[in-house]
Amino acid sequence: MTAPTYGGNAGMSSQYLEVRDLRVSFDGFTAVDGVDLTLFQGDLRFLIGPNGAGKTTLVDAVTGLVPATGSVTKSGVELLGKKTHKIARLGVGRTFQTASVFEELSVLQNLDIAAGAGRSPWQLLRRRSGVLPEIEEALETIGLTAHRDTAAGILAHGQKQWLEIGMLLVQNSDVLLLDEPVAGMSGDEREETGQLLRRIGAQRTVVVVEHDMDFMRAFATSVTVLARGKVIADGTVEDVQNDPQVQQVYLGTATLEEAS
Ligand SMILES: Nc1ncnc2c1ncn2[C@@H]1O[C@H](COP(=O)(O)OP(=O)(O)OP(=O)(O)O)[C@@H](O)[C@H]1O
Repeated sequence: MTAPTYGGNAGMSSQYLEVRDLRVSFDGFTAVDGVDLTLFQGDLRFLIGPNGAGKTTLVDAVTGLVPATGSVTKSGVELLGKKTHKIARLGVGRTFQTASVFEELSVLQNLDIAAGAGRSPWQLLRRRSGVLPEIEEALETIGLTAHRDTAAGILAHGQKQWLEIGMLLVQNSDVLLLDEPVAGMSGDEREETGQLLRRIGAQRTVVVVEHDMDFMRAFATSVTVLARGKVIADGTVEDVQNDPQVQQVYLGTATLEEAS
């Protein structure tokens, strides 16, 4: 199996996400302050930084949830200014810190609804017999085949997060922005999630906003560090760990080493 690599598949006519001079302000307070980022398909990028650094706001801006200036292009198509559902249809999907699945519905029904999000009303009205192949595949990828008929509400915490990721897969998202996917997970669930990200990350662009430094060290192929709305470092795990400016911003709360 191919795994994500540092820098992704740059130069291999791969998909990419390019963020240029991105700025987001709330009543005069600049939460994202001129961010540049280039992400290629096949890169498993972690976005880290202290509380309030602007990580979630950056994801919100890319997915159309907050107004921003600058530019965000996906393989040359401008996303800024487009509505959230349009951005989702262009293949940019995200998860939130709290899983947002339909609790009363089964795993399969949740995936079916997500797969239908991009379909025309008449396609949706047609009664579907059997399970769509892309849903079977997503169930397999997220490891929930045996739980397909389980109500999402009674899934374990980790399984709910995996279901959310599966919902992005069936929507054909090839840029996935995951906001603290392993928060509240057990050690085993973290490991499984990391393996899942490796499985899906080779063919997609995956950005993981995370505070868990052990998880980052184990699975990141590249890391961007944000502080006070600006990118202060970018590179391999080793690069950013050895960066004096990064060590500096983690001082006062904890060092990067102690933050895990
Ligand atoms: N809707 C909003 N209105 C005003 N200020 C906001 C809003 N959303 C975020 N902020 C502020 O913008 C800054 C960046 O917040 P953001 O949530 O993006 O940080 P973060 O890096 O994701 O932090 P954390 O790791 O704690 O989730 C914070 O100071 C926050 O208070």
